[in-house]
Amino acid sequence: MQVLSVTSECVPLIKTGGLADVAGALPGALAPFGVTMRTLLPGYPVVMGMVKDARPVARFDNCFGGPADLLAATVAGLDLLILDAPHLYDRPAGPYLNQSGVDWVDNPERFAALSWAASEIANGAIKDWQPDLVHAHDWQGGLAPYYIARSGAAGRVRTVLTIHNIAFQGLAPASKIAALRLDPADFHADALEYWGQISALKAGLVFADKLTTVSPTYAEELMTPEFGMGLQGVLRDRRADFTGILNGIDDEVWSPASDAEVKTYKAPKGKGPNKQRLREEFGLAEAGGPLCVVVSRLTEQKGLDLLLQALPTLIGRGGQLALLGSGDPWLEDAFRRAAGPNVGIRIGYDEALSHRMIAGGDAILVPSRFEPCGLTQLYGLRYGTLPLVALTGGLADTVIPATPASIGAQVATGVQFYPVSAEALSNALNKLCDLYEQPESWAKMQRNAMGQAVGWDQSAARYAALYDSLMTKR
Ligand SMILES: Nc1ncnc2c1ncn2[C@@H]1O[C@H](COP(=O)(O)OP(=O)(O)O[C@H]2O[C@H](CO)[C@@H](O)[C@H](O)[C@H]2O)[C@@H](O)[C@H]1O
Repeated sequence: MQVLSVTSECVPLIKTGGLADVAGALPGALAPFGVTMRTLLPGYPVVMGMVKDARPVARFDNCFGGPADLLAATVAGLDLLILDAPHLYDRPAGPYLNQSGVDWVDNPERFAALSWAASEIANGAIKDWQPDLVHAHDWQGGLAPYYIARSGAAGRVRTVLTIHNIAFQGLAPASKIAALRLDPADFHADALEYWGQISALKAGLVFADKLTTVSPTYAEELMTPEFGMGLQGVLRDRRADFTGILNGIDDEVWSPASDAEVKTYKAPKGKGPNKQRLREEFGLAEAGGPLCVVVSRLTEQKGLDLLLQALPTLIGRGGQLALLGSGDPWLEDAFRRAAGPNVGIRIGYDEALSHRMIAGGDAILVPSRFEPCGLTQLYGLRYGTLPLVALTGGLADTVIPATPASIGAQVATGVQFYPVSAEALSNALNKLCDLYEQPESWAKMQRNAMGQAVGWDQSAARYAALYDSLMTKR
């Protein structure tokens, strides 16, 4: 089966968050299931810089305000299609934000173009290749199912949309209907309209054949007002076509037995030298409590403001924190101010350091207000770095909380807390410290964690089955 994946980021080319990891992993994970996946990506400067063997396979004379070439290339085993549209993507700074940290004003056009190119490919723009199915990710790919549904490929090329984060909905003013090549007749509440604006994400939710999100619990949560961010009704209407498929992690890149960034280990006790090195790297002294790590975007979603409030509990119990993150300026400043003898802070993005932190920490903290899946708790499990997580979304699906029964049954892998409040987090940190003071239980939990399957095998099988179900319906 030929599948075109449509994404605004993809490792190892461009990454701002977990979407890139998933988009980068899916082609390899699905190959054993007979799925050949090509990945359509915008030609940002960093992407163009990494591509060596690009060959043009199509040209669009009018791609939302200028000409564009579609280039085929291979990077790190990924079969890429790159939309080289300099008027849209040849810009400094990030994929979504300008140098001042503000959304590019033409983001609706920039990602409508990506989605439209997917539809053109579905309609035969490339001479010798056509997908059977287009798998779009998040709002940036949201219009692809719409353009396809309104084109000659409707019904022939099937579509799937995956929600990685419903907080971003791709809203645009209604005045852009023509500029975004949308049919004005579709601008109503049962299709593209969201409270007077165009929503690229809603377009995908309405027009894709199947919808997925990245964990079963988040799928259920998304159908409630608390988590659906206004789109819960649309998702409830599509309940029959909507499933949660848990993310995996690349268990070769994230393997304590072979990770080039760490002193490798196969059993929890091998973490010792990594912990020592991490303390040195963050300027932390010896301490009696657990060394907790955080690797995260610093945004409201991640609940790290709650950690700031609960931090005295951890430090009071002899614990320590090493945090790596970047994001909202107020949170960056607040963490900088929290730095001290037992609190090490790195503001920035550093892939290599994130590996050393996951290997060296005793525990990894993920106190998110909502978390579609979450990847860092999975890294933590694999490295015997016990996750302390909020009971929400994929965090609820991947961590087995420590109770006397679960410890006795040798299945406990971490600590969960609910509600997502500073007080509950503080209690959970106390519990973590209690567990840390019982080395036998702690070591058992580490072994359970390291034994948990967190790779892609099971989830790739579920995506493959979903694709297959659409093929047989054609
Ligand atoms: N400062 C930093 N330095 C180095 N690495 C950093 C970093 N900050 C973050 N990262 C890395 O970026 C990735 C973040 O992925 P997450 O899944 O944790 O959250 P994100 O909210 O970005 O993803 C969204 O999409 C993914 C994929 O579906 C869902 O798992 C998730 O719940 C959803 O919110 C991880 O690989 C992490 O290690």
